[in-house]
Amino acid sequence: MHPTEKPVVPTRVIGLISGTSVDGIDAALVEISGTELDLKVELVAGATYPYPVELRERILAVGAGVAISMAELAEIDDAIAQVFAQAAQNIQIGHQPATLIGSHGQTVYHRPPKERAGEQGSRGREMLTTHGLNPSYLLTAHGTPLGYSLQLGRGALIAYLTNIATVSNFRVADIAIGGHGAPLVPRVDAYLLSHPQEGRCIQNIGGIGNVAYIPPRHSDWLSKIRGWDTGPGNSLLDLAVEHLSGGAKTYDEDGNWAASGTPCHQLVEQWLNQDYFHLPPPKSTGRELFGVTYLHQCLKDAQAYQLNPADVLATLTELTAASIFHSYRTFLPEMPQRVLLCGGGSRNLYLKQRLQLLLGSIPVSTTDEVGLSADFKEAIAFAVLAYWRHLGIPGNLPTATGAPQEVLLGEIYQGQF
Ligand SMILES: Nc1ncnc2c1ncn2[C@@H]1O[C@H](COP(=O)(O)OP(=O)(O)OP(=O)(O)O)[C@@H](O)[C@H]1O
Ligand SMILES: CC(=O)N[C@H]1[C@@H]2OC[C@@H](O2)[C@@H](O)[C@@H]1O[C@H](C)C(=O)O
Repeated sequence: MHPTEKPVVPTRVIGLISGTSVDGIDAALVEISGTELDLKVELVAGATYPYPVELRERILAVGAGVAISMAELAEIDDAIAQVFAQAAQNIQIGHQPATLIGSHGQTVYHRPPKERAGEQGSRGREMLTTHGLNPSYLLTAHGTPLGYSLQLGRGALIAYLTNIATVSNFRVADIAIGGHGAPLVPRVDAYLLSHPQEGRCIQNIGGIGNVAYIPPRHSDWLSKIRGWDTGPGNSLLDLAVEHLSGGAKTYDEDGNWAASGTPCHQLVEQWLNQDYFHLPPPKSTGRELFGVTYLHQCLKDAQAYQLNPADVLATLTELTAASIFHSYRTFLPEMPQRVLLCGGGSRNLYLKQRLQLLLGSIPVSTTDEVGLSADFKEAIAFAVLAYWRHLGIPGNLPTATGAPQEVLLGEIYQGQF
């Protein structure tokens, strides 16, 4: 090391996220060193803390568009911050304490920016018009309507309750300059999972699916990285399982129920005609699109084919697999040499098998196999994003979010009280 170079001090950071499945708070306590190409992350501890049942139900209701008062919103915001702070405290038990928290919070609303006339996002403009506001307030410098994304669980309260500096609200800066504010994980994936010779797709299958395509690490590899939301991950499946089991189950464990049915390929083809799947990236989505209303339409369509419950689940699982495969074939400059899965859907063996079948000779495994926890990768990513914010390093990847430039992501709240 050159005598004037400062040694890079490893930093102990906590990453917190509850995703679109709203199944609980994923917490990762990590030791980070390096910055970008030399970035190293060691997972010291990872755990998922389920939401209190009543809070989960209220979050799902808000996410599904149920109207609530500002007073209730404030209550939910602080209840989420409290359980996130508790998760941060619990994950440190028995370990050296952290000096920084990156908290994604809980998404309750996501409206992508409208890029082109007639495409998704128009709902935002209509909403504003009906509320009597001037839609021009929403326009970017280029005249396109801005997106909007709301994550609850305010960072200031997490910082106060834990006495640890906290970075939160990671999406807003990217959205303010015209980006989608999502997906944000591809930049972290790029530095942790790139390979010198192998082009890789890192496919997260949470409530929503999203991909990061990372070309082999040649000279201009960074500019060739792509990322977008592929569509539904487990969101429709989970809702269908709950509906078809009369509330007895919340997800299809290992995909066993779906595996006992047969996918209806005509229906999958019909569903793949939906606009979102044909929209070119950058693109993002959420439960606003792939939620309860969408599932009801799917169930109605399934009646025409007289599908039994297992067939319905097999067909919805096929939609997730086929939408992932279809988006790679349509939007990637070249197919990857390997697909690495992460998120809860990577535990769905039937889904994994169906995706492997579609991808043929391209091997499908999980990020666990290359040393990065498939269960905690998103939480780890928000620890890294907080660390980058702390160091003044941008966190967005314009080729994934559609923002015109890189920006620092997140608001920092100091933790000395
Ligand atoms: N063993 C399993 N078999 C099948 N599905 C599983 C299994 N374990 C988890 N899942 C699925 O994964 C979902 C949770 O995934 P995850 O925690 O990655 O989602 P999320 O982080 O909420 O979503 P997002 O990435 O969209 O923000 C569950 O709701 C369930 O559908
Ligand atoms: C608005 C929002 O919370 N989006 C999530 C969601 O869950 C998956 C997909 O949709 C992705 O775009 C994003 O999360 C990950 C963490 C991301 O930003 O990379």
